[in-house]
Amino acid sequence: MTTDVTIANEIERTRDMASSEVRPETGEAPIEASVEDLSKSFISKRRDVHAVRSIDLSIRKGEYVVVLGPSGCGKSTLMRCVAGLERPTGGRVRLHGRTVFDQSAGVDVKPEARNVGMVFQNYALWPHMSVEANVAYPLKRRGVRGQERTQRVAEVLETVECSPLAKRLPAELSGGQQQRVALARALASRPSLMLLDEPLSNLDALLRVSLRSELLRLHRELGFTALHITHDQAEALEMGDRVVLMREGEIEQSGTPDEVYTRPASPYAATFLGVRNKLTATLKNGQITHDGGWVGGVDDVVGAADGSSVRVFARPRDVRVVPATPIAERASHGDVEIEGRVAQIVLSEGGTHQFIVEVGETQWFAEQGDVSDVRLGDEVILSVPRASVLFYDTEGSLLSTAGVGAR
Ligand SMILES: Nc1ncnc2c1ncn2[C@@H]1O[C@H](COP(=O)(O)OP(=O)(O)OP(=O)(O)O)[C@@H](O)[C@H]1O
Repeated sequence: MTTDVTIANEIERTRDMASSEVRPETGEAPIEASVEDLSKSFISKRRDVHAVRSIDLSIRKGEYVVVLGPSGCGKSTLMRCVAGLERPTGGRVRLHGRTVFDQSAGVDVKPEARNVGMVFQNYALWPHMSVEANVAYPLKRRGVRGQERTQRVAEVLETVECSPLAKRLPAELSGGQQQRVALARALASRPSLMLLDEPLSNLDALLRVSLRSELLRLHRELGFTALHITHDQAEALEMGDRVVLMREGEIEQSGTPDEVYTRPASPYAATFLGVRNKLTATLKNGQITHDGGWVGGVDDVVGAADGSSVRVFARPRDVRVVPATPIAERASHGDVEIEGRVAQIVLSEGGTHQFIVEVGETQWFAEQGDVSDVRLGDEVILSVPRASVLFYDTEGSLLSTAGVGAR
């Protein structure tokens, strides 16, 4: 009992501190959560696994931040350190204007006193409790009693459209319903930060898409701050105000979905975001050539020295396959052009044609509605709008071409 009251007081005090925080002159929302120089290592089979390496990340009040990355890159560990479920090896965590973890100062606030709501991939509902008892339990732990508790449970079940399910057990619900109840349980104590660990990954494809918009609706209506992790790039791009791409325990790129999608900062980011076509070429006297031919339509690759190697990337949807007529007969649209030979044409779902084109030793993919005048075995030109082509130097830094915009 004493513990519950202490927690409730702690939460109130934290709320006061957060609300009294002065907004910066820029008018931007205050920082709701931040990690500084955060690291976490595990000892596994007598060797150090650096799951999170010296990460800095700040999330503004009301912002929906999605951390994206492949399995094992450290997403869950980062989230668990914020929640207090994992003790970081070094660094600091601040929530709602208060330090909740500081390795050097010896601060480590318990998870239940951090005022965060958590939702996990496997729902983690208590199987022996009804839906309403599941949702009521965290409130009970925080000292919310009687009529107020009943009312808050009813309200939050209404918000996630699960009121008719209140008396059922979790086993009597579908996966989507269970995840809504898990959301309701996390939202019931009105946390200012929601931590969502792959919340949609256990659901089938259709349900996943509908729950994405449902989650965004709740975010708009309730105004919470969110840190959501996923390995699904479509989910991240659709849901995030900001997308943070992780690689081997570090942040590879952070930006709006549009920035991350159109200007992936490295070949790793591009590959993870579906940029499938790749070519290694050489820049010589302003011309780009590769072992199988040339890359036309690029006058200047800013930042690459003459004689250096450049990597050329493009998405299949941006590539158009056209007959290889002599340059003089082709209308110039300022596109980047690459020579190739058609190796395969496949009709895909929705009437799109998938082309596989041999470009030197490598294969490029193109998707387009029609096959125009192109047949199997034809010599062709792959034509890509200049703004859609990505050039990287040998170090993996994004370069820009003249007219495409600064680096
Ligand atoms: N308790 C642990 N003991 C030892 N190693 C761990 C532990 N937890 C995580 N790791 C390791 O830390 C690294 C990061 O794991 P983490 O679960 O954070 O990755 P993730 O990006 O969330 O992956 P996934 O998407 O598969 O959940 C991995 O190499 C993992 O094996």
